[in-house]
Formats: sequence, structure tokens, C-alpha cells
Amino acid sequence: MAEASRIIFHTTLLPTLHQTSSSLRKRSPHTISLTKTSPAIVRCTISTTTTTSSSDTSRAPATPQQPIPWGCEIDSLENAAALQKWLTDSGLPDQKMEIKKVDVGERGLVANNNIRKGEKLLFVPPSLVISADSEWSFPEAGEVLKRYNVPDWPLIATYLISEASLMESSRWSNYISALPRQPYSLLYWTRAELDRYLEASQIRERAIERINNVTGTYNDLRARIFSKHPNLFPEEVFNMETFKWSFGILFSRLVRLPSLDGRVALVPWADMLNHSCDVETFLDYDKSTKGVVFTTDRPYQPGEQVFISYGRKSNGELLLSYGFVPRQGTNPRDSVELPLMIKKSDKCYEQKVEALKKHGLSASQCFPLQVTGWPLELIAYAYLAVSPPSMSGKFEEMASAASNKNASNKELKYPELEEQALQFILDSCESSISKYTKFLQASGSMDLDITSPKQLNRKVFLKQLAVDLCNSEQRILFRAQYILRRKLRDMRRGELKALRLFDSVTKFFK
Ligand SMILES: C[S@@+](CC[C@H](N)C(=O)[O-])C[C@H]1O[C@@H](n2cnc3c(N)ncnc32)[C@H](O)[C@@H]1O
Repeated sequence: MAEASRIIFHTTLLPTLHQTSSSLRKRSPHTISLTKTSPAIVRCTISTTTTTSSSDTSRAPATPQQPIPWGCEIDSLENAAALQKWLTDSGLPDQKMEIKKVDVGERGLVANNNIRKGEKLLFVPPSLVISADSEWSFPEAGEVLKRYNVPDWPLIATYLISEASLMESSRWSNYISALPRQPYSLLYWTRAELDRYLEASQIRERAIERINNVTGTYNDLRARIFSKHPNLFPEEVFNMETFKWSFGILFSRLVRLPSLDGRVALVPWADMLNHSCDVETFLDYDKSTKGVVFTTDRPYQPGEQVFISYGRKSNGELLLSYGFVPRQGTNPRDSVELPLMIKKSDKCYEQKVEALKKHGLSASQCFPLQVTGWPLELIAYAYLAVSPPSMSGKFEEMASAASNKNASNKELKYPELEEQALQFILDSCESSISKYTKFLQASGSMDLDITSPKQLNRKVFLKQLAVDLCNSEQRILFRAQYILRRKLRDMRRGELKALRLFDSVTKFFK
């Protein structure tokens, strides 16, 4: 599935983060009423008074918010048969899979026939795909958004809400009824939950940034477009709550199709496939069969769940967009963000920060560590951090290598700084490790303030996800710590040996 580029929200929609819940118009309590908005089309209006939508995530309420009135429970098969029938009636060819309850991912596609390795599956035709070009049931609403050049993500998010609110009147009603009412995603974690459970992980920052982007995007659409066309975009339907839902759906289901120039789309049916870190097969548009397909990288027997890859993502990224953490040690692409920083007490602090700024970096920067190693950029940053004033002539070169814009990508070598640079990275690793240890130790005694069983379930679930994430991230840090300590020990032993040799040689000449 596609990863939202952070730029997407900023292209034409500038996030303005000043709208607070108090400034939202007051409405009656959460109700579903069906209001005729055109002779042929019925639009569902919903209210969000019971929710506390806020641009400031720190104001988010501590309890889950009112569910939106469409979609279904995430683990429910209630609308799956209707979806499958509608897809078949609408041109989806016979399938070798069906929607079932599964062990991994709650609902998924399961083989009902033998499937060979290298076989193409799905063949979802373009008419069953939702993209920025899809026809709107309310064409006027689509035309307005296109006039304002709204980028694909917010456009599709608005489209989904518009179609969902039409209930049975939308051609996508069977699809939308089978979508989760509350997608698993960090968008649904409150600020307090992010602070509490993800304190040790850099994913917390990413989640806050993402929530703020979604809020900013909605506020911008509202200020620039919705408020000027209230008949097309009534606030009862197009509000923060429904946008959170639609962005949650997009983050967890939208796919980028490389053969269609990387265009993004929701692909009903294909989006029932769950992710496996072992699988190396991705969805794409197949020009020869004119459908969205994937090619199996292994055989499946009837009854076996079929998987695709959502991309080479770390466990943190999977939690951020899809709301799950793979079992520890099963994700070869797993990584952890290691924060590094130039100390304010550094004699060359200003010069170093200046050099970093020139290359789009700052005094504190995160780099990904994998079990298999770390990027050259991280080493370059570490060299810069430990460089003495006598090496100021090299700051520019180091900063350039620390940014991934360094075209040659060749490793910098400063033997005189190597030991200090490795020690610097080790110190950063150990400081991160201690944050994880603190969280993991405290996690056993958390959640004593629970007042209801529903709250308990949510808290236990979120805590388990956080514990799984922290264990997997800490494991990578432990590995890096082991390697760094060994390298430093070898280096220091080597130096000691050289020193002893030098000592005996000087004695010899005495
Ligand atoms: C594209 S949808 C897949 C279909 C989904 N299971 C459903 O029932 O709608 C992505 C969502 O499926 C679930 N999922 C996918 N792969 C998973 C996995 N390996 N482990 C746990 N949950 C998974 C997550 O809830 C994720 O947000």
C-alpha cells in the first residue's frame, strides 16, 4: 500500500493549525439523519458534537470517539458476501480467493483453489478502482475541488466521504459498507496515548506530525473551499471526524501503481489482502490484462491465507499507517530511528549547524539503524559531531555526506576521528536503549486508572502494540551496541598493541 508522502499535504493545501474544537459550530448530539439533498440522492448527515476534534493533538480526548455511521466492525464479515457479489456483478472475474476470517489481520483473502507460484491474481478492472479521476455522484462537488487543484490524497479523501454519506445511493456503497468503521492507524491514538505508549520511539513524532498534517489539510479545505460551498460540503458531513476516517482508510489501503506513473488508487478486493514481511510481491496495474494484479511469489493451497507486501517498511512505519506490528524478528526491513545531535557546548556549534543547514539538515537529526547496518550518512554526521576546530575546513564535506543528496555516496574516511565517531554513535544508542528499558519496565505497571472494560480492551491493545514495537526497536539498538562495542574494543586493543610494539622498539634503541 502507498506511503503518504509528507509533501502531499503541503503542495497546494497549507496546514494551518489554528482551528480548535471550541470554534467548531455546535450541533446536536451524534445522530444519523437521512436528508434529501437532491431528488435522486440521499445524503446522510452526521454530527460530531460528542467528539473533540482539535487541530492540537494534545487536546484530543482520552476515550475513543463516536463511530462514524458507515463501514463495519474491523473483524466483521457481515458485509463481505455483499461486497464479493457486487464486485462479481460489476465485472470482477472469477477469483481463486475469498474473504474469510484469518489469524493474521482479522479479515483477509484465503485461497479456495490451488494457486501456483508466478500466477497472476485479482484482475480488478479500472471501473472498480477509486482514483482522483473517479466520477462523483455529486459531480459539482468534484468539479469545485478540481478547480482548486486539490492534490490526489485530499481529493480522494473528500470523494470517499462524499460517496459514503450517500449510503445506498452511491455506487460504492457495498465497498464502503465493508470498510472498517475505525481503521487501525495511529491517527486514532490520542495525544495522551502517543505520549504514554510511544514515549521511547521516534514513531511518536511521526504520528504527531501526521495527525497535524491531516488536521491542517482538513482546516485548509474547510477555510478555502468547504466554507464557500456549504451546500456541496455541509459541515455535518465534511468534518474532522469524517476526514480522520477517510485518511485512516487511505493510509491503510491506498496503493501506488507504478505502471500508471505511480498514481494512487483504492482497489476494492485487492485491499482485502494482508501484509507479510516474507512476501515480495506488490500490486500493480497490468497493461496487458487491463486490471490491477499481483504475481504470487509462492504457491498456496486451498484454505491458506494469501499475502502481498505493503512495501519495505519498518515495524514503526507499519504501526503508523496500518496499526499493526509484525512479530519480533520477522521483518528483515525493520529499522529504528537513531537521534543524533550536535552539542550546544561544541566550540564549533554555530559553524557545524551552518554547514548542516546548507544541506537541509539540523543540529538534531534522526538516521535509520537496521539489524544489518547503518547508512553512510549517519557516520558522516557522527564525524561532523566529533570534529575538532582544526578540522573546520572539512565541515562542509561532512555535512554534504550526511545529507543523502551526496551524489557520489562514497564513504568518508577520517581515521583520526573514527574512534570518537563510533563512541559518539554508541553513546546515542545507549541513551536510546535506556529510554526503551524505562518504558518496557514501566509498561507492566501501567493502566491502573482504567474505569471501564471497553477502555481496558483499548488500553491493553495499544500497550501491547507499543511493547511489541519497543521490543523490536530496542533489539536493533542492542545489536548496534554490540557491534560498536566490539569495534571499539578491537580498535583500542590494536592501538594498545601498536603502543606496546612502539615501546619495545624504543627500548631496543636505548
Ligand atoms: C489493506 S487492509 C487489509 C484488509 C483488512 N484486514 C480488512 O479486513 O479490511 C490493511 C489492514 O489490514 C490489517 N493487516 C494487514 N496485514 C496485517 C498483518 N500482517 N498483521 C496484522 N494486521 C494486518 C491491518 O488492520 C491493516 O490496517
